[in-house]
Amino acid sequence: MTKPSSLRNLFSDTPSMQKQFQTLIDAVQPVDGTLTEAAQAHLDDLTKPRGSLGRLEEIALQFVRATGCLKPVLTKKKICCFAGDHGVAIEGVSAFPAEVTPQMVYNMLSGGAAINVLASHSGADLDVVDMGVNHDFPETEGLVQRKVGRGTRNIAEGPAMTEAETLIALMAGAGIALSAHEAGYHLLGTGEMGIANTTPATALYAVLLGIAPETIAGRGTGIDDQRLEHKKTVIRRAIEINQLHCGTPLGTLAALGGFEIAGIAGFILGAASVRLPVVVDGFISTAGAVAAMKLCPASSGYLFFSHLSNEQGHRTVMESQGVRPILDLDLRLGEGTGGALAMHVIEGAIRIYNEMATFSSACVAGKEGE
Ligand SMILES: Cc1cc2ncn([C@H]3O[C@H](COP(=O)(O)O)[C@@H](O)[C@H]3O)c2cc1C
Ligand SMILES: O=C(O)c1cccnc1
Repeated sequence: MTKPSSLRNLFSDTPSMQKQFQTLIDAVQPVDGTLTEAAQAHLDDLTKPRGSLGRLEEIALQFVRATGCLKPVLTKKKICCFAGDHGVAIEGVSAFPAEVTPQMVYNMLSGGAAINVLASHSGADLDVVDMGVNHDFPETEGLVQRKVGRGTRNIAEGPAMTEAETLIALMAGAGIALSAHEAGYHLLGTGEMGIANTTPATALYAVLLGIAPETIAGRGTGIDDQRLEHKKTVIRRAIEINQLHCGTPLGTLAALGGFEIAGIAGFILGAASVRLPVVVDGFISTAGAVAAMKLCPASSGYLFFSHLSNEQGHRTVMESQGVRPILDLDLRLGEGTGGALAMHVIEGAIRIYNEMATFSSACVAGKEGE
C-alpha cells in the first residue's frame, strides 16, 4: 500500500531525524511537583468543605503541575484528529471497508462527523491531519497535510512502517503540537480515524505493556464472534512475525503501529515539551499515548485520559497504567469524541480553581475547630 512520498524523501536522513527526535524527548521536563502544596492550599481555601469537589480538584492540581503555572489559563482548545490507513485491513479485521477512512475524512471536513458536533459543543477548534490515508485530498480548510505514505504495510506480514517513517510521523505530530502552542492554545485533544486501527493498537498494547493480546482484542466497529477470533489470530501472527523488530519502543511502534498512532505519540511529546496538556481520547489514542510514555516517561504527567472506552481491553490498559479516566460513557467511536466531552470537565475544574471565592474574600466561616 505504501508508495514513496515527497515527505519521506525530504527526511530520508535517519540519523538526523533520530537526533531531532532525541532533542524533542530531552526537552520534555517532568511536571512541576513543587507547585502542588500552594495549589492544594488554594483549593482548600475555596468556599467548600475540603476535597468536596473530588476529582475536579485533582484535575486542577494536575493542570497546574503540567503548565507550571499557579494561575493557569484555559480558554483556547484544539482537537487534532489524525487519520491513516492500515495494510492489515486486507485481513478482514474490521466490520467496515478501508474506503471509509477517506470518506470519513471528507465527512469531518464538511462538518458531519460526531467529532465536529462534540468539538463545537466543547468550544474546541478541530483539525483533521492526514498522516497516511490511501487517498489524495485536495487542499481544504481544516485539513493538515502530513502524509507519510498511502497506508501502512500489513503488520501480519512484516513491519507496518520503517523506523525512518515512524520518526517522520512522530516529528510531524510534534510539529503540529508546537504550532498549536505558538497559536496560543491552552489544551489539546487527540483523535483518530483509520479503518482497522484497533488491530495495531491492540498489538502495540500487547508488546509494550506485556498483556496477552487475546484478553484485550475487541470488536472495534462491531465485528462478530467469528471475525473476532480471526482478529486475535492476525494480531498474534503480527506480534510473532515482528518479534525481532520489537526490541525498543520505537521499533515496536514502527513494526506494529500506524501513521496516525505515531502522529498522536509525537503530538503528545511535542505538547509535553512546551508544557501543554493533552486530553487523550479512547482505545486507539491511548495506544499513541502509551507509545509516547514508553519513549519518554516524563510525558505522562501532561496527559488527561478522557474516558473509559467500551472497547474490550481499554479497562485493562488503563488499570495497568494506574489511571482512572475522567468519564465512563460506554463510548467506542474514537475521532476525539471522548476527549471533546472531557474538555468540559477540565475547563470546569480550572474555572473552579480560578473563579471561586475564598473563605476570607466571601466572609464565610471556616470549619469548626480549625
Ligand atoms: C463510519 C465510521 C466512523 C468512525 N469514526 C471512528 N471510527 C473508529 O473505528 C475504526 C476502528 O475500528 P476497526 O478497527 O474495527 O476498524 C477507526 O476508524 C476509529 O476511528 C469509525 C468507524 C466507522 C465505520
Ligand atoms: O475507543 C475508541 O477510541 C474506539 C473503539 C472502537 C473503535 N474505534 C475507536
